[in-house]
Amino acid sequence: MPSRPILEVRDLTVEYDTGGDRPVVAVDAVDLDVHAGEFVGVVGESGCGKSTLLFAIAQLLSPPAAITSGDVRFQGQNLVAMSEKKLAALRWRDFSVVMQSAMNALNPVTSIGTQFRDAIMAHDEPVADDRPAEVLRLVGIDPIHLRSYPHQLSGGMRQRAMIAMALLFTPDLIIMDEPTSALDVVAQRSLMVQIKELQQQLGFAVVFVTHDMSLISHFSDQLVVMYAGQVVELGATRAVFDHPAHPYSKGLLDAFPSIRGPKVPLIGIPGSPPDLAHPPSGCRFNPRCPEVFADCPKIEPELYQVGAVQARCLLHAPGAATAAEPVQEARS
Ligand SMILES: Nc1ncnc2c1ncn2[C@@H]1O[C@H](COP(=O)(O)OP(=O)(O)OP(=O)(O)O)[C@@H](O)[C@H]1O
Repeated sequence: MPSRPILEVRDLTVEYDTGGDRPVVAVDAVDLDVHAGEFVGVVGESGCGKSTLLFAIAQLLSPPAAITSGDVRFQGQNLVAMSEKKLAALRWRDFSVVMQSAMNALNPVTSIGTQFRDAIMAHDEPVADDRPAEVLRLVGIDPIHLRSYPHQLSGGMRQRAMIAMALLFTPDLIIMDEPTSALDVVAQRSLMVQIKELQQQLGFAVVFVTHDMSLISHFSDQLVVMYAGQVVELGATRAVFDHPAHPYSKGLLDAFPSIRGPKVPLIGIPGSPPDLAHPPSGCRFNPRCPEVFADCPKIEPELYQVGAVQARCLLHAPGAATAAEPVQEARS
């Protein structure tokens, strides 16, 4: 029997109250499971709610954003209902967060070593004196840089230093929001390879947000495709890449060059993601969908099981040509 996921996100909804007639619903009833040691990629265009989802999982949202419904269960404990004190004890020790820009996350006027020490001091957990040096070595940085200030390191080294900090307590889960996006392509790949090697060596799970499909294809086990605040496709990365079931996933895949495959013209997705205070009725992708049909603007699709993946598309609803049952019914 498969083990219980270490992270269970259920029906999670996050709204930004911007003072308009309706709130921006950036994450809308999202369900997500992450198992121990699993690498889960979350992809989608800019503005689809990926970062908001990660911040909500880590309980790092601040006004005007708020979780309006749902649970985030980490190792069986509901983080949404947890006090800030308890959360602070879990962060870094049991799960850590690595954000887009290490320059913003690291304190510019404190050495790397002092920042590592501060993170250790904030927890009761005993940590060996040489742990900061050890984690820096793990990410390929000479421990001499414990004395360096963030501006003395290259962009790639700063991101590595952040990952080293995230590893101080050997957490079970690391949440990463585009940690490689500020780097050049070569540094990006080398950091990704290193993250994957560390993950395999130390066994932590990763939730990794990116808009780069070609980057994630080589590294993630499971893929979550988000569109307009919703999960629109979900499944093993290979299965989604080989047989994308949602027209949006197909569009994302067609918009990125294959590194090794034959040269084919790149096709973008016309238009842009909707205003999440006023999303389109029915399927949210219908105004941009090349496969749109009469029901799409009228009926909100559920997630349907389509072979090995799940997709929120009426093409796969019961009675459609490629009929499938809604996932909720299939589970019961
Ligand atoms: N502080 C804010 N106030 C109001 N709306 C916000 C705020 N931050 C984000 N949003 C809205 O929430 C939605 C989701 O944004 P989010 O940053 O989570 O998307 P994303 O997929 O991570 O995009 P990116 O790849 O650009 O980071 C967007 O429509 C965005 O306009």
